Parts: sequence; structure tokens; C-alpha cells
Amino acid sequence: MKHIPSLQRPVSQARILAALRQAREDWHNPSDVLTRLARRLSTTLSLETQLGILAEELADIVPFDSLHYRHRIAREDFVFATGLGGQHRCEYRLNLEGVSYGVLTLYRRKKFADEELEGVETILGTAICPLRNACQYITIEKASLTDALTGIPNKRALDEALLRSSQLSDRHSDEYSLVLCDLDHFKSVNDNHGHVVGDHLLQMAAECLERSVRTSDSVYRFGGEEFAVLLPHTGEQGAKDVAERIREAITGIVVDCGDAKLSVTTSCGVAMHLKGEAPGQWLARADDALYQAKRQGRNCTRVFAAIR
Ligand SMILES: Nc1nc2c(ncn2[C@@H]2O[C@H](COP(=O)(O)OP(=O)(O)OP(=O)(O)O)[C@@H](O)[C@H]2O)c(=O)[nH]1
Repeated sequence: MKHIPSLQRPVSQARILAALRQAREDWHNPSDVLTRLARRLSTTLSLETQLGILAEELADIVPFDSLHYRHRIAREDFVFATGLGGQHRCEYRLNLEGVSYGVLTLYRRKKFADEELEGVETILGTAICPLRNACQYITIEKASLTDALTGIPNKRALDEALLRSSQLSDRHSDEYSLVLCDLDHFKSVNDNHGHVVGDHLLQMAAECLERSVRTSDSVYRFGGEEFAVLLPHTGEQGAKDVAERIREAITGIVVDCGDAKLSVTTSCGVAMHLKGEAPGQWLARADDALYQAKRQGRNCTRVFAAIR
């Protein structure tokens, strides 16, 4: 005769559901500080938010006057500080598997007792893995927005900046302009001198562009030998002046190839953001102006005039 498995008894299911409810309760209101800290830190990958949580939880265990954290991530200094003062300090180098994840210092007017330091170390031991994840997230995010060859922001970063600038331009009726710069006959540089020289020239062009504009402006590598410069608070004429300055600066680049000295020219297309215009349309107009500059002989600047 065929065996029919018996159905689970409702009483046993009720017990399971009750245990689940209890687990949920414990999860939301953990009774011990380490579980609560680990749980709170696991809810975010923002290093700033994590350090805020850490400061809060630490203050409950070991009161302090100020907390300072610093770490160099992706070639930039990250600093977080809360509170003020305190002549006594305890400093911790946060290391995991031989990699540094910053230095955290607590300051206090009153000396730290040994058992307090032990408490701080236990808390930091729980926080180190989530902090490592947050640091790595910053590194990865930065890499995804950076061009590997030149180290300047890439096309993805430009797309984000164009969207932000379009919105700001519309909201504040402010002038924003975009300059696209394309190195002329770059293919022949690669063909005649090789890709290593071509790469070197692209790096020099990126540095030259950054030197030619204000720190409030931003430079992007937009494509192979194409760069974009975003100019806040700049109208058509101002942007055209910047483009001409860039063109002159690029002409000044000389690469010594031993038997020959190599230089390059650039063509520029300029477009000022129009009210209500989508980022893609703005970019397309700048590209159209660049196309005109190429068609009309290269080594020149053309503006996609807002008012013809
Ligand atoms: N060395 C190097 N070359 C690149 C890189 N990215 C793109 N290129 C080269 O850039 C060249 C672009 O060629 P084209 O699009 O024909 O443009 P061009 O020769 O500059 O001609 P015009 O733009 O019309 O003046 C191609 O040979 C690509 O291989 C890079 O990262 N390194």
C-alpha cells in the first residue's frame, strides 16, 4: 500500500512561527551592543554614515569628547570628525589582513582607563569589516568614474555631471557651457609613432586641459581622443574663449620622439545649455559644433549658437 506522508501538525507550525517572531524581535532589538553595532553597520556602505553609527555606539560604552578618523582612499583624503577637544587621546590604526583602513583617534579631557581601552578595542574589532567594505566601495565607485589611462573623470562621470548641471541651470537660470575637444589626426600619431607614444600624448593632453581651466570647471575623457570640459556660470562667449585657450595650450605640447618632435592640434565644439534641454540634446549640439570644426579644416573652434 502506498505510504501517504502525514501533514505537519498545526501546533508545530505555530511554534515555528512564534520562534520566527522572536527572532525578528531580537533582530530589531538586539540585547547586546556588538550585535546591534554589527547590524546597524551592515545597513549602509556609506563610510560617513558608518562612522556616525560607530561614534554613537562607542559613546555609550566609553564617553569621549571628540572622535577623529582619517584615511587616504583612491588618492583623496577622507576625514571624519565629531565633537571638540580633549588633551588625552587613544589612537588606533585600523588594519585588516595587512591592509590599512585608516586611523581612528578618540580625545578626552579625562585619561582613558585600561578597561575602557579594552572596550574600545572590542567595538573596533566588530566595526573593522564593515569599515573595510565601505572603504572598498569608495575605491570601486571612484574607479568606475575614472578613466584608467589619464586618471581624469570618464564618460560615465560626464553623463552624471551633465544631468546635474542641466538641472542646476534650469533651476537657477544659470549659464552652463560644454566644450568638446577632439585631437586632430590622432590616428596618424598611433600609426607613425606607436600606441605607447599615443597614450603618452593623451595623458599630456589631459594634464594640459586641467591646467588650462579653473578648478571650478571639470575635464572628462569622453572617448578615445576626445575630451569634454564642463564650465559652470559660463555663457557662449566665455566658453568660446576657454576653448581657444585650450586649443593654444594643446598646440604647445611637444613629445620628444628622439628623431622627431611631435605636436598635435585640436578641434573644439561649444554649446551652452538651453532652458529645459535634456543632457543628451546638449551633448549632441556640442558634438554638432565639433563636427563643424572638423569639417571646416580642424584646429579651430565652432559654437552651436543658442540664438542664430
Ligand atoms: N594610443 C591610443 N590611441 C587611441 C586610444 N583611444 C583611441 N585611440 C585612437 O584614436 C584614433 C582616432 O581616430 P579617428 O577617429 O579616425 O580620428 P582622427 O585620426 O583624430 O581624425 P579626426 O578626428 O578626424 O581629426 C584611432 O586610431 C584610435 O585607435 C587610446 O586610449 N590610446
